[in-house]
Amino acid sequence: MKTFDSLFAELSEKAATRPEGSGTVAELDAGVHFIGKKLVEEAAESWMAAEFQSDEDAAEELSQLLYHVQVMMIAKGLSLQDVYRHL
Ligand SMILES: N=c1c2ncn([C@@H]3O[C@H](COP(=O)(O)OP(=O)(O)OP(=O)(O)O)[C@@H](O)[C@H]3O)c2ncn1[C@@H]1O[C@H](COP(=O)(O)O)[C@@H](O)[C@H]1O
Repeated sequence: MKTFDSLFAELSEKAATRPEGSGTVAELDAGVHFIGKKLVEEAAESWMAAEFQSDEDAAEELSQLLYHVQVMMIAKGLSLQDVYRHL
């Protein structure tokens, strides 16, 4: 099973090697404004799922939110440590 850290390593590798067909590469190329909209979209879907859907639905939406958080971090050149030091 993936963890937050292992997914970040995977996405960082994709950003560096830019494999064909990677959604992460496409999203990075679309830029911070696009990624920001995905973040807000997934945050809203997470809220709605938590309030009105099943726990499994909420977990899935939250996982997608975490993914887009990571894509934004990579787009901005932020490391895990850059974010963790604020926790
Ligand atoms: N965990 C995720 C992940 N979560 C969400 N997403 C993306 O976020 C979108 C959100 O899903 P929704 O169901 O909300 O879809 P949607 O809003 O209807 O979809 P779109 O119209 O926006 O595509 C998905 O379509 C994916 O593009 C993810 N894309 C990739 N990953 C992981 O990232 C890894 C690298 O992915 P690639 O870069 O594509 O190889 C994969 O192995 C996965 O583990």
